[in-house]
Amino acid sequence: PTIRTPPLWTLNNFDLGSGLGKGQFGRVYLAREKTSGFIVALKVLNISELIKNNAEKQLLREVEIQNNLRHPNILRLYGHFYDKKYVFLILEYAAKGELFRHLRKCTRFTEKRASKYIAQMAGALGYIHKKHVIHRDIKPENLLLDLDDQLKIADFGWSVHAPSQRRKTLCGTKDYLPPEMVENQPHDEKIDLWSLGVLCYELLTGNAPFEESANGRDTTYKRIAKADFTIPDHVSVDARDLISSLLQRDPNKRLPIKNVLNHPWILKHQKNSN
Ligand SMILES: Nc1ncnc(NCCc2cnc(NC(=O)Nc3cccc(C(F)(F)F)c3)s2)c1Br
Repeated sequence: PTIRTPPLWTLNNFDLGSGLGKGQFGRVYLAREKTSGFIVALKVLNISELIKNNAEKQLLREVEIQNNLRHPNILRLYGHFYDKKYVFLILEYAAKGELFRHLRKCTRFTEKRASKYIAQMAGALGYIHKKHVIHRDIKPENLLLDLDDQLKIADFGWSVHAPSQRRKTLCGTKDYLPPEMVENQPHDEKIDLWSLGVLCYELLTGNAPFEESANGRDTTYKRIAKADFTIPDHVSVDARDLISSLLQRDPNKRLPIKNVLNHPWILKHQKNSN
């Protein structure tokens, strides 16, 4: 078989479109590959910034991890290239942008919509955990939506902050940290189960369960460490049960991913449920 050597991309291969968002290290643009007309998102990272934050290894890890992930709910990283000043990530374009903006616009999602996204998240997390990859940064800013409203987990590197409606805390909110990370304990893929619980809570209520309220960050840490949260009355009994079984202090007590996928709250909202 002929070994397909990937093309060496340069910026000249692309027509650049509008800006899609900007991050700590650079901006994201809509782009079209000239010969195929294929639409992508191009993330432009400033090399001197990366070096200043000695993030080169992390970027290599992201590219390596993404190279062997193929899942409908994981945003593809097709390749990367660089010039003197920038590294360019060639990414799958998610036409409906950040889940976070849609959530802010309608305050909170219906249980049916939230359960669809949580089921897609659980499918993607089950897939990456089987490959012993931990995302560690599950939060609405890192979740994108494609044209068919399919959720795409993005950014196995750093978070991208949209220009507007940024969360109160800059660069990576503490809201999603599990107790073992707040207490600097060793952690494994079960941290993503905790974050899935936080995400489920936030999609259904519009706020994170341990939201950094007025009295500052350390109370958030204390509340996370004690798994101290209350669920508003409008949340259904099934959703309440799923959230509580994920937001368990002890990682070994958290509902495993396969049980999330067959949880009553997930099954009852499946469209063509038999
Ligand atoms: N509508 C859209 N459709 C597609 N994409 C969109 N936004 C980009 C989402 C991303 C996917 N992957 C990413 N990866 C990184 O940013 N990595 C990154 C960044 C800085 C430093 C580093 C490191 F060097 F520290 F690792 C690694 S951002 C949008 Br809006």
